Amino acid sequence: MNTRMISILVVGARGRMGTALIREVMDSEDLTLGACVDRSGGPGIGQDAGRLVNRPELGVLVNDELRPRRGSVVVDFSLPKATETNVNRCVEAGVPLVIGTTGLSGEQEQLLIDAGTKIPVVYAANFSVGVTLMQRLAAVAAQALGPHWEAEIVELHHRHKRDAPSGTALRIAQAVAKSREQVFSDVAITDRSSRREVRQEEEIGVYGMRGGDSAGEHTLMFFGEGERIELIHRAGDRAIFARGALRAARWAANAEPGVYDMFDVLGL
Ligand SMILES: NC(=O)C1=CN([C@@H]2O[C@H](COP(=O)(O)OP(=O)(O)OC[C@H]3O[C@@H](n4cnc5c(N)ncnc54)[C@H](OP(=O)(O)O)[C@@H]3O)[C@@H](O)[C@H]2O)C=CC1
Ligand SMILES: O=C(O)C1=N[C@H](C(=O)O)C[C@H](O)C1
Repeated sequence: MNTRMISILVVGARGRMGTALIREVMDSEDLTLGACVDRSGGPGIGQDAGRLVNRPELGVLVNDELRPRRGSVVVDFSLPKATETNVNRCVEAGVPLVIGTTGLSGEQEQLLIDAGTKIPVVYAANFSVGVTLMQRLAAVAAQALGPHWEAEIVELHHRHKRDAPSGTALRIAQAVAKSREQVFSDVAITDRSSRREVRQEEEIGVYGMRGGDSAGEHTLMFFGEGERIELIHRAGDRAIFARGALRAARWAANAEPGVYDMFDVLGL
């Protein structure tokens, strides 16, 4: 049995996900908090990580620069620009990286793919077990129903979320498109307001709502003639994402270089 403690370096430590990760690391028996990083000049810098989550002091102060060390795993839930910088740092140090940040550009995603030739990178728009399974169910349903069932995805998130539609909604839509052998960019519609035409059968609508404090809800609808199927996932607590990301970190600690997702981590 491997009893080695894994050191977790949390990027975006003062954020909603960062604090959820700190709590989960503190509650685990096989993980230690190696470092916490947040925005330079931000209110988290210099604070003790334990105090950030209203617990006793841990002796780990939030700092503004990631310095990955061998034997650790970096878990990044921050902003695309920060993630971009941290990918390079992890490659230089040869340290595995788990990325939950959404809204990455095509160029930023290419950086991850390049990094995967040197280090293990686990990149998922949603680390929950439920949404991972929902993506699989979406693909199975799309294939079974065939092209005449029209697909639309609606998501709801808290008022603070920056990117829209959510990374998860886009992944679910991509799963539907792939299963129908469609090119995603040809069929995805994220805004109908400027169009004055009826929907085409092959389109996949993806829309985001923002408000309140929802941790994330995703609904995939398939419309048939006179009937409708809905697949719904509702996140009740961010701990589900944090637990999934730390499961990915444990897995990445022993993985070969490559770009992976939660299907790899869960063995699905
Ligand atoms: N994959 C998944 O399962 C999930 C992904 N997410 C994604 O994770 C990301 C973070 O979400 P959330 O925690 O809600 O967002 P928050 O805004 O609450 O947290 C982000 C944190 O990153 C900090 N930050 C900003 N710039 C830097 C930088 N250069 N270096 C280090 N830290 C920085 C922010 O500081 P400041 O506020 O001072 O700018 C903030 O503390 C989003 O992209 C979200 O979509 C969220 C949930 C689940
Ligand atoms: O910002 C969030 O909160 C979430 N973001 C991820 C996304 O964009 O899909 C995952 C989850 O829905 C919560």
